[in-house]
Amino acid sequence: MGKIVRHMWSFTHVDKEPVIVLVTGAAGQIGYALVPMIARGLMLGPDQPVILHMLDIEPAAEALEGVKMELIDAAFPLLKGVVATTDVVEACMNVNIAVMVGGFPRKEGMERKDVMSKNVAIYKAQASALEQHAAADCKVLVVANPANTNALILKEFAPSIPEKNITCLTRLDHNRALGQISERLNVPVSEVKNVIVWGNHSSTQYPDANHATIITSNGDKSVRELVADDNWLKTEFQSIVQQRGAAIIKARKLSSALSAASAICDHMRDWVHGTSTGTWVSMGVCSDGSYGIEPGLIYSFPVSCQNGKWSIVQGLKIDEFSRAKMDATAKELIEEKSTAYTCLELEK
Ligand SMILES: NC(=O)C1=CN([C@@H]2O[C@H](COP(=O)(O)OP(=O)(O)OC[C@H]3O[C@@H](n4cnc5c(N)ncnc54)[C@H](O)[C@@H]3O)[C@@H](O)[C@H]2O)C=CC1
Ligand SMILES: O=C([O-])CC(=O)C(=O)O
Repeated sequence: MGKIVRHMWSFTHVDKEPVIVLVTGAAGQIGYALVPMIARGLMLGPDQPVILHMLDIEPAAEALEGVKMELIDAAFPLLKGVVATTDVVEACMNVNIAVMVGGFPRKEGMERKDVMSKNVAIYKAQASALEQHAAADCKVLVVANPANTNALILKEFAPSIPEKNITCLTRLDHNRALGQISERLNVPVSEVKNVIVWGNHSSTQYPDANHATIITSNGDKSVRELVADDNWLKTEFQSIVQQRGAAIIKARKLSSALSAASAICDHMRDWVHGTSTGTWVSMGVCSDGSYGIEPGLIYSFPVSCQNGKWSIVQGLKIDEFSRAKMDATAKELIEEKSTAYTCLELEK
């Protein structure tokens, strides 16, 4: 089967124009959790109609059709159309937002880079389809692992897509860090802000709470002072966040689909609608050399967003401990880039 039947509904002139959102790997675990969130307005807002383009591969075509049937049955008022297809060109046609989840997930005992050879080849191929068929200002979020390096390959093989429009997901790690601080200080997670996840979405990522604060009625208070245990922040806090994906795979035998889908919505919502004043989030973005990180790498930085654009938060003080961690994760990304190119050469 090349294509699955297209289903599109008409919309009235009083609605906003629908935004077309591509989800690749839509029949998978994350896809199944994500598409209803998008259709409910959790990504783009409660008044923004959407059309979903769902892509998967031939062996998953029947499951994908099942997801489409459920989307129809859920009668989401914002959902103005669904395309379920195994044809990458049809999937990418005119999309405004592309969420790239399709690929092979790592299994228990694997590092994320162990799925490199299979996944970078997919991202090279899909880069061309996006470049040729997506809307000119399409915003791209790569989720599939190794997320930073897949995004880097997509960027390099889709040179006409602006670099600023290609990102990867580290918001899940960011949210995990917020969650750990909330548990430790016994405060609602909504009152914790400005943690940072630097670098790679891998076990070398650097979750940094040095600049994080708790919102109180008497102003913001330093997380580092409230925790009053630098040793915990430098050891257990970091390893829990770094290893959380593996812990969930061990427990569920599947990857963290629910929290990943939620983080994907957070990432896109903040990128499109903006972050609140004085708050930043972590996003994997193309380095411009900020904080001494090699330009061109897709590296997770603290960013604030306004008018549909992200910018790296500048001027944060970096101590010696942080510097070493930030450099170590950058070094891994440089190595991954070189492995990815070797894999692509071997594929030829
Ligand atoms: N960046 C992050 O924070 C996170 C990343 N992940 C990664 O996200 C990816 C998806 O995870 P799950 O949904 O749990 O995996 P899954 O195996 O349940 O779903 C992946 C889907 O991608 C499809 N697929 C494979 N090749 C494809 C291609 N060429 N084009 C389109 N679709 C294709 C598969 O058929 C499958 O339906 C994995 O790479 C996983 O490691 C998972 C959690 C968090
Ligand atoms: O760990 C994995 O392979 C899935 C993932 O990226 C995460 O949960 O952070």
